[in-house]
Amino acid sequence: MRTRENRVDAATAGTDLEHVLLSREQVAARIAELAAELDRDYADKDVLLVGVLKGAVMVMADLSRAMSIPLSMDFMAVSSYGSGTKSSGVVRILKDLDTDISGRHVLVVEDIIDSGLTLSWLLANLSSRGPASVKVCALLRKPDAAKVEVDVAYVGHDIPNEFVVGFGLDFADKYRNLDCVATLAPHVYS
Ligand SMILES: O=P(O)(O)OC[C@H]1O[C@H](OP(=O)(O)OP(=O)(O)O)[C@H](O)[C@@H]1O
Ligand code: HPA
Ligand SMILES: [Mg+2]
Repeated sequence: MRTRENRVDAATAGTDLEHVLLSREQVAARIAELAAELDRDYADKDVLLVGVLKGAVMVMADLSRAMSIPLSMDFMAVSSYGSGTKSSGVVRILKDLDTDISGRHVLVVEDIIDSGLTLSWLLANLSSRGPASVKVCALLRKPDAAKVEVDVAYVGHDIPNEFVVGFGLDFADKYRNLDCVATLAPHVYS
């Protein structure tokens, strides 16, 4: 049987992780704090959470369930990393919103802000659609990796400039289902 204690090992088939930066408990605790803050800030607003697929799927699921105000959800799928560990800088929309966001209060939910290129492009794109407001909530941010400055109202954790996986974050589309945030052992890249 898979227990809490062995879950990381089970999900990674043993030795793929190098270092766990954030445990499942640390992530859950911070998401609960962010949800409480968002509940207060959006108490009198009809908020639309926009999850950026695929990476934001876990944050979106946990954050939205930790919030208690009425809210709506929609998703966009964009990609700039492909199968590598560096942003290509070219953002492609793979799936657009179903919702007309003009006049809406939009909260973009992201797993990570790394170079900032994806978010900077996305904010320009969403702002051109005439929303009442657009803010961002990201679980992780790498301050030392920023190539463009983006205004992020809600940040879970600032982390070092290392490639990380888990909690929605992938390497070559794997490891998204890890319940912690971790770096990968060098042999995984070779
Ligand atoms: O700040 P940046 O350097 O732009 O990196 C952050 C973006 O990169 C990742 O998405 P990716 O393009 O890998 O797609 P995915 O969410 O499907 O993994 C991540 O989910 C963010 O959206
Ligand atoms: O550190 C990262 N890991 C996985 N995907 C990412 N996309 C941007 N940065 C990262
Ligand atoms: Mg990715």
